[in-house]
Amino acid sequence: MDDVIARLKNGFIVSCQALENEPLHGASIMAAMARAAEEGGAAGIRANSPADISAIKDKCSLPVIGLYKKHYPDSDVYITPTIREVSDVVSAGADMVAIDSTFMSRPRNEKLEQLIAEIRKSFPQTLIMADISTFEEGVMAMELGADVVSTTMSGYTPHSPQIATPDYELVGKLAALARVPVFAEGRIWSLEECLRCYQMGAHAVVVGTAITRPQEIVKRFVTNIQAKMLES
Ligand SMILES: CC(=O)N[C@H](C=O)[C@@H](O)[C@H](O)[C@H](O)COP(=O)(O)O
Repeated sequence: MDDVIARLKNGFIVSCQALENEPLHGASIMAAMARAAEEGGAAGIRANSPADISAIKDKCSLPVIGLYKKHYPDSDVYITPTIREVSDVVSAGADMVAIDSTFMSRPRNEKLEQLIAEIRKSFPQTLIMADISTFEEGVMAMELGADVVSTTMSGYTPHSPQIATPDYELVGKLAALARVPVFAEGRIWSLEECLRCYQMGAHAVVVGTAITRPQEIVKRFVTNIQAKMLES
């Protein structure tokens, strides 16, 4: 298990995700994305849904951080919210499972502590990545025994800073605790931003949209071009 975390040290992880409403949705397309990431030297892949995870594991030899986005009517938590989705992610072959570890209330009011205990009992070989949005959530996840924490949810909970840039401060504060490896994730678009995350102490950096969501990449070009045109 620790081998995977060691392999990811100073690594660059590519998140290959396309939901049903996105143009690149489909397991074979995400597997091709993962292959491309591997060819480019990525250290790991982050992927959503059992279908995508298993297609990626077939075509790519990198460690996979798996998650399963699911919405329940009684909760805003959607990243691998219950043991059912964890089980599907593990069965699909993920090396690590990413779970929402924010203070938002969970389906059936379950506590994060219970979910982590259940994962440890049922899937002792699976690493746990805690997707958090604040320093306090990161500390709680560390105390509950998560193997790594990732800043994934910063900016996506009502109680976290709503900023347009990566949350460098959060990466730095959590990494300074030197308790578990901290992954920087969310709104990282450039090499400079990526390098700054490592400087802040990130064990690894995860980039998704800037590489694998072409519609968002195109939108960024077009919006900036139009803004420049208006100026001149
Ligand atoms: C908040 C949330 O649901 N984040 C998701 C988590 O898996 C993904 O949609 C992101 O693409 C991923 O975190 C990578 O971030 P970015 O795409 O900004 O590089």
